[in-house]
Amino acid sequence: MSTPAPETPRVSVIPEPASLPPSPRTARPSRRVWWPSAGTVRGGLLGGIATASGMALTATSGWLIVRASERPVILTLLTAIVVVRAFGMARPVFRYWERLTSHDAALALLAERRTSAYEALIPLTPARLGRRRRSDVLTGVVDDLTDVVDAQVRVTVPVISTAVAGGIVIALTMVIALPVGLVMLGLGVVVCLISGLAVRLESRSLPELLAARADVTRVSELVASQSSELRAVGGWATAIGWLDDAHGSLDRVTRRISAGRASAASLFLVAVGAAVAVTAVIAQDLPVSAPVKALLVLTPVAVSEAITPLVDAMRALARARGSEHRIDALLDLEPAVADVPGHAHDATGPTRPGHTAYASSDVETRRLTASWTGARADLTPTDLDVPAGSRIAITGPNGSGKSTLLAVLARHLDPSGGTYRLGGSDAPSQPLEQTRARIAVVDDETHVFGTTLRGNLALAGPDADDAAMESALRAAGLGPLVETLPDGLDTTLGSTGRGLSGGERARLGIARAHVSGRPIVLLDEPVAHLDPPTARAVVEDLTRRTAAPGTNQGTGTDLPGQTIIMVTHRDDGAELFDRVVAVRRRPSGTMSPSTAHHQADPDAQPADRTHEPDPPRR
Ligand SMILES: Nc1ncnc2c1ncn2[C@@H]1O[C@H](COP(=O)(O)OP(=O)(O)OP(=O)(O)O)[C@@H](O)[C@H]1O
Repeated sequence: MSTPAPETPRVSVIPEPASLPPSPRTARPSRRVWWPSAGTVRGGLLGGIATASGMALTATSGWLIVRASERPVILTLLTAIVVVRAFGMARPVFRYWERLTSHDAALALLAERRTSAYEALIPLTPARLGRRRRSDVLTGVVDDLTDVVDAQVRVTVPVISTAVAGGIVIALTMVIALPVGLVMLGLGVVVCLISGLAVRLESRSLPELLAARADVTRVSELVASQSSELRAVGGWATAIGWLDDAHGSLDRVTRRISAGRASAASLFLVAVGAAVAVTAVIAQDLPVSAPVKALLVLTPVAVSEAITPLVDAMRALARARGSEHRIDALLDLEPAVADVPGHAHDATGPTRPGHTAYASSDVETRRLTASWTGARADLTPTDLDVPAGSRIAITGPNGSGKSTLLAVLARHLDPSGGTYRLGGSDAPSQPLEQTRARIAVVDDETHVFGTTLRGNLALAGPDADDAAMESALRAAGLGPLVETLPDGLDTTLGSTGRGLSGGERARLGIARAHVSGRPIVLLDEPVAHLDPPTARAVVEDLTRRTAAPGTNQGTGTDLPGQTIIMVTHRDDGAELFDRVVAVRRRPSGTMSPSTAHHQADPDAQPADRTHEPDPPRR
């Protein structure tokens, strides 16, 4: 790296984002959580028949009892008994059918929404997810999607069912006695108003409830994890006070929400009671028989069966709306990297780059800057020359932008200014996949998947054969380990299989980078958590010059090997790299231009105190 030149023209013009949250992505159709799918409509109709059967059961039972008291011919009663029984049997049968249909539809929708949510999340990773842990983001998205899809079963289906059954009841009562039909219509309107009120109450309190719950979790975790320190500094009473406050807030919000829900449920019952009373008064003067009067008076009571699930439905609706809002806010973020417009995504996954990719993998940046949020420069103008096949260490204090530099090189974050050329071409104007296919990234937390060693490596190199995998493992210093594994590459790793030590995990990450066959490997403190001797051994294995795949280094082609660019905080082992590039902050807190020196030069000063030009390129 060198002192920045005055002003260099940009090859790609990337506007400086103003601030997060960025503008919404392309117009994603906003959907209403309750909007029914075909399967949900079918479920709702079946539910409507089940609910109507239940209502008919109550009403015809009333008719039957009163008619029986008049001692009619037994055949009349037998016919009525059969009808009552038919309604009694129809209700559970249709309810079961409704559950099968609506849950089928909901599960299909859940699978579809999860797939599209994951697809939308991928371009946002890692830049737009901030410092949140990926697993937390994923858990939150999965929970919110479950709530949203739940709305189909818990909101849409009961509402359709109630509407269908209510419509049938209103129509029939209007035919039998118009005034009672109008009472039922009035009851329907009142139920709609109470439902609207219930949703409003629930929606207003829900964010508070979630915040209060999150607060209780946060404070509990903090107190539990820091209990020894809190005791040591005499802060235990204060900590208990925090817990009391958090629980007190949760208690208050929960009580308020419960009061709202209870009020809505009571209002439904009051409305039904009023409808029964009015119907009873009206029925007295109707020119119909006593059994029919009983049937009419019992109808509003039967309707309460359809209304009761609405309290739960309104609660689920408010919850699903909040969840949908959170999902939209996340998935509508503008990705931090722009792909070439119209570039088709290759669904076949990572491919092994050929020899020519090794020859043309020089990295060159000029006045490269980047910002995660648009609010400030997280990488100040940086000039960097990394000839293909060289091994570079990047050092510097915390927060000086080392990881940000790697993120730009890996195209996880677009530069906000300057140029980044890869193999002589302007990288930001190349298709994303093309650039990423040439770069492997290893960070300080190599994840071990709960599958075989082969499966763990195949993620990075799906077309690598056993020989390539074993050679990658040996190059990463895992040769001795593999020899002790009973099933070799077929040994299961992860929590259910053989555990790996910190050093072995770091080496597995490096083996993945080797097996990917990608010409450039970016490593972000891969040995941060290892003891010094192990860390040194891992770095020694990493920096041992590796040949491009298929070449015979020294005797075959003169293609360069893998380019290694590694962020590290360790001073020891600098001689293992061709160069150490230092970045530093100015005392004011803004970053200074990056500097570098050639470690091979015995007169070189410490990296972060020089502004020497880069050594000539090979
Ligand atoms: N994913 C991210 N989202 C938002 N800001 C980020 C993200 N990653 C880094 N930053 C910010 O960018 C700035 C530079 O951080 P960066 O991680 O690049 O520094 P670093 O030199 O690698 O630090 P360290 O040595 O602590 O790893 C910091 O202010 C940091 O908060």
